[in-house]
Amino acid sequence: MKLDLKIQPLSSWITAKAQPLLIAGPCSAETEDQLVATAHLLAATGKVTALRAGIWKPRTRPGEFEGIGSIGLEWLKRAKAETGLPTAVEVATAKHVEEALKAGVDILWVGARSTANPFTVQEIADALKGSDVPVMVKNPVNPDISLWIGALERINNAGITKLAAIHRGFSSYEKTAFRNEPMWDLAINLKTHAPELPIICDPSHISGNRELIPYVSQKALDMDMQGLMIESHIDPSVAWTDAKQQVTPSALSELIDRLTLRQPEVVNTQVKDALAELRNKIDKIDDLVIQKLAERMKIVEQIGNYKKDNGITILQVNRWDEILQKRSNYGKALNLHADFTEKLLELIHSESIRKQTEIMNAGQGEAPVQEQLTHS
Ligand SMILES: C=C(O[C@@H]1C=C(C(=O)O)C=C[C@H]1O)C(=O)O
Repeated sequence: MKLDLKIQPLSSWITAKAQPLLIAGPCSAETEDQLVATAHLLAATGKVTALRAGIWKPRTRPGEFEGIGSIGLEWLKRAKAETGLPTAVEVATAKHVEEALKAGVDILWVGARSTANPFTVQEIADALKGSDVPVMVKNPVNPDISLWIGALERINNAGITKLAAIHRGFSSYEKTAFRNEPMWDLAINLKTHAPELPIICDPSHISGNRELIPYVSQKALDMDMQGLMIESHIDPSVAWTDAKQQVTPSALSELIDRLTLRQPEVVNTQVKDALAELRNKIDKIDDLVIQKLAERMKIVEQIGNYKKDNGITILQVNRWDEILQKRSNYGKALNLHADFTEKLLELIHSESIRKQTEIMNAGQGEAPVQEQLTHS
């Protein structure tokens, strides 16, 4: 399903100073000196397109630094006047929007916690009506693409056409190497729903620590994202918020230098032909895979009918376990990643269960929509 968003191309409202497009600045504006000094160092790299700074900070627990507030808008104005960098801030209420617009902030972004709440997004959207300020919408904290899309639609419906999404990763209960799980599939999914929508990656919030930022940044570029938002502080060791994930402006500059930029379009005809030939092979293999899956499902149907006639349960755990073990080992021997083979088999098995449930319980009522459409 393609989304019906009315969007102006990124290049019509933001001019990248260099490639990749880079929005950088401290997690929080702390003092006027800290913000302005950081802005000067960032501008001097020649790589930064816009200056970001949080001035209203949604903190998970009370008692933490909640942002410097409206006074920060004055500091941003000064930073912009002295460096020429356009400015970007997070807004979470109608009042934030009004104040930021009045102060001439160039780009607003909606944070992950706000995106998760349609009331908040609608309040922000209503406050934006009549303005044509660019707005970037971070993904919600939970991995729910509909919430992300819904927020983008609400802002777009308010008349904002200078629109982009920010991929900042998703909260996870499990402790992993990332502060927020990237779940790249969700960003790719958004791209397929709205190919014209620019997506900026926020490696700082995905990583949660400086060390991972280069890896995440490179991966984001290879996922054809249109830019990066990276937190940068003049002295991260004394940062009031997110100290571990901020980098100095000079470290940021080096990090950007080490990234490899690749093009989404293939221009070289020789390369184009070689790719076309390989893709042709893939097309044939995919057709075979689908044919074989359909054949397998026909056999599953026969098994389902036998089971129905003979009063045998659908799930046969020993057989399933045997399949899982044998195929995983076979896959490993053929250089397939074990996780991949397992996930694929699970998907096939759950479809097989669904099919047999349909056969066994014909005439006993329809399965709920969730069971028909999803494979848990
Ligand atoms: C098809 C069967 O039913 C289920 C589905 C399986 C499959 O699709 O391979 C395997 C075991 C059962 O849980 C079967 O019993 O063989």
